[in-house]
Amino acid sequence: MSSELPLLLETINFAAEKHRNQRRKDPDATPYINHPIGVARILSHEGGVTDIEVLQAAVLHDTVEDTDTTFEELEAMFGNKVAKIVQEVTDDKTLPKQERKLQQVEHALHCSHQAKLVKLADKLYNLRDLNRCTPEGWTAVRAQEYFVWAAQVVKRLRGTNTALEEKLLQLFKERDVDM
Ligand SMILES: Nc1nc2c(ncn2[C@@H]2O[C@H](COP(=O)(O)OP(=O)(O)O)[C@@H](OP(=O)(O)OP(=O)(O)O)[C@H]2O)c(=O)[nH]1
Ligand SMILES: [Mn+2]
Repeated sequence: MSSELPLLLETINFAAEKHRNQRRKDPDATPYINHPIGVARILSHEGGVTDIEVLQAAVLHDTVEDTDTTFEELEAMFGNKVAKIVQEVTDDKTLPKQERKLQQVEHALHCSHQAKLVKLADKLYNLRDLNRCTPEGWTAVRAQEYFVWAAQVVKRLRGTNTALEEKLLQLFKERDVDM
């Protein structure tokens, strides 16, 4: 574990620099890096995950999708395994939004166990964030639709991590969303 700590800090620092100018969509415009750090923290603290590659991939999971970061760069910095997990959880932003959302539902089933863990924690963080406050420009209907879509993704991630899945199920129940 001791050798993993500097590596994790290196990873967090890399993501912080990449997301430097990005903000969340909440009214306070929270620094974006709060999200990937929170996703890794959910995995560790609530999911009991100790796999360093999964925790690193969680920290890096939105760098390619939302910044100028490339997979080649991640591979060179953090190795093939971490880069591959990030690749699995990265949406193709050239696709129209509807198709992108549909692809996530379809791809969820075929992801690696490591990628499934990151996906579960990403959804858990975002759904809690939606309960905390509505993003700028979002209606209550849009927030509810996000819950409905997320449930379709999470349904296909079942059998990955009991603790995280139970917490997600509870959030869906509170919104009367079937999973
Ligand atoms: N709930 C919430 N989400 C915010 C906020 N700020 C940024 N986001 C991000 O917005 C995405 C969800 O918004 P959408 O409109 O559905 O997706 P889009 O940005 O990709 O078009 C999530 O992306 P993602 O992490 O890549 O996950 P995913 O939803 O694509 O799986 C989430 O992290 C915020 O204040 N609250
Ligand atoms: Mn995310």
